[in-house]
Amino acid sequence: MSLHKNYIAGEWVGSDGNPNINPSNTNEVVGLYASASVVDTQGAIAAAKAAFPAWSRSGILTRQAILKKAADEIFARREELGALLSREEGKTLAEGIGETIRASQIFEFFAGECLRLKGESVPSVRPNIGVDMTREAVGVVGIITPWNFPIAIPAWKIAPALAYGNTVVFKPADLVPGCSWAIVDILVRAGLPHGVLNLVMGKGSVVGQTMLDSPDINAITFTGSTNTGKRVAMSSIEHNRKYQLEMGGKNPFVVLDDAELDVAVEAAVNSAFFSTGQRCTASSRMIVTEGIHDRFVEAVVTRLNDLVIDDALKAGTHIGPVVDASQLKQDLDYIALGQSEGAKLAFGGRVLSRENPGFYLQPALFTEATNQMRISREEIFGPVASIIRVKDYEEALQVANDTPFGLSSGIATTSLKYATHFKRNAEAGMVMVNLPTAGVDFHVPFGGRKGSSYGSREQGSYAVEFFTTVKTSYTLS
Ligand SMILES: NC(=O)C1=CN([C@@H]2O[C@H](COP(=O)(O)OP(=O)(O)OC[C@H]3O[C@@H](n4cnc5c(N)ncnc54)[C@H](OP(=O)(O)O)[C@@H]3O)[C@@H](O)[C@H]2O)C=CC1
Ligand SMILES: O=C(O)CCC(=O)C(=O)O
Repeated sequence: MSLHKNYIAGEWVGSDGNPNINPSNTNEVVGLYASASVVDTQGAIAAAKAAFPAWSRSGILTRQAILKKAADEIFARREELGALLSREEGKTLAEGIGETIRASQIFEFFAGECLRLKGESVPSVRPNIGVDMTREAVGVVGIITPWNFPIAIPAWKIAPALAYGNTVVFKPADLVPGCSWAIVDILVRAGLPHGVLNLVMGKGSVVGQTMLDSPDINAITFTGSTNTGKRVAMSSIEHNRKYQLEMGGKNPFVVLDDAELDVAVEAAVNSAFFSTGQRCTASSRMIVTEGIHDRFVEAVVTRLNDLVIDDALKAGTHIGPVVDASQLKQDLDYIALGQSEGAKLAFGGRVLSRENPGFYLQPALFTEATNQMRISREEIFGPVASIIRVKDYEEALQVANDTPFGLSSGIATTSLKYATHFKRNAEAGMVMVNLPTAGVDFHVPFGGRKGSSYGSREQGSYAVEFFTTVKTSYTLS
């Protein structure tokens, strides 16, 4: 099996590889991927620093053409890359291909953004002086990504970083390096100059930590757990650099008495269980008013009974395996905790056997949960959700907002009055009406509030805020 190497200063480097294991079939090695050392990582940072002056002054058509070429290749190879994604992460093939198409759209969008970068010109308050506000690249951007969106999250960080003229040191999640390696290979062949994009696969404690400790990284964009996010924040304050954090969620999905039952059930089941519940935008808290509660529980259980949990690549699979053994243990620990806290396990929660050995978990649904239980307060990051019964809309809104997180928030209702009120008063960065809490567009801002996110928004034209710095210049005429 060939070794997928790191890419540092324009060279593919590395001698030993770690196996990337398929969670649908743990006997299958998806590929061998090199691990960068501290010295490799420092070399990548130095290469990005050296490449910055030329790249930040490169023509916008050069950058646009490279990003467009990458977008086209990702799209052309969507089935192959989608299958790689499903093999390494465990989401279904349809989800893997969908995410790959999304990555291609993101590169295409930011190819266009290269040509849309704007400044402003205003008169000074003093006579005969003009004032210009322009945006410049920040410098070397460190990109640290999680395992749950192996191609979309790297895409939505790498594409804007390069579009606005930054150079990049990119560390993907150790668990899923395959799609990251593929997009770096595509970008390199699309014509990126040496040192502009450096790939350092390997452990967070080694590669990631070396990035955090470096004074030569000017900005870090991170998605992952709250604990690692805090480390990114502390080290960034120490080095006076820009940082952007996308961490967990405990996203509520409110169902009101007047909701259309089918719409509510479909959105709730998608929010909680699709992509095996491994989305920071997943909803694991369904907050349901009492007039519809029993019908809703019954309909959700019926829908869960119909879902096929199996190999991610198999036709007909709705939900693939959990990503690895440690995430499976975390999910099972929370299922046991929910029972000990007094919630009722209304469906699922069993480990399943399939044709090949894998981390298969039946979706778990709790009823009779309260918002004070740990299963209602902590991010589980698996196919585990609970239903909290409430009296009316006012109580539902109060419970929805009673959480340390604030990423996404959803409501199922046919009432314009409640939908409008919820959109205004949900304490979240994203609000969905009659739609799942997860599954977002690629051309609009993504991010949250409270403990979920820090810094300016990712994605869409709002990404310019993080990946550029503003210069104000005064000229005597
Ligand atoms: N909001 C989201 O989208 C996500 C949230 N999570 C949450 O986080 C939990 C744990 O997931 P996990 O993948 O371990 O999340 P982590 O925060 O550990 O990992 C995210 C990224 O940070 C890296 N990292 C780890 N330690 C350091 C460090 N000291 N310095 C710099 N970078 C580091 C990881 O590397 P490595 O891969 O080598 O560990 C990975 O690339 C999940 O159960 C879930 O609750 C997880 C994934 C996504
Ligand atoms: O909901 C989505 O499509 C994106 C979710 C996401 O980025 C995440 O879970 O990390």
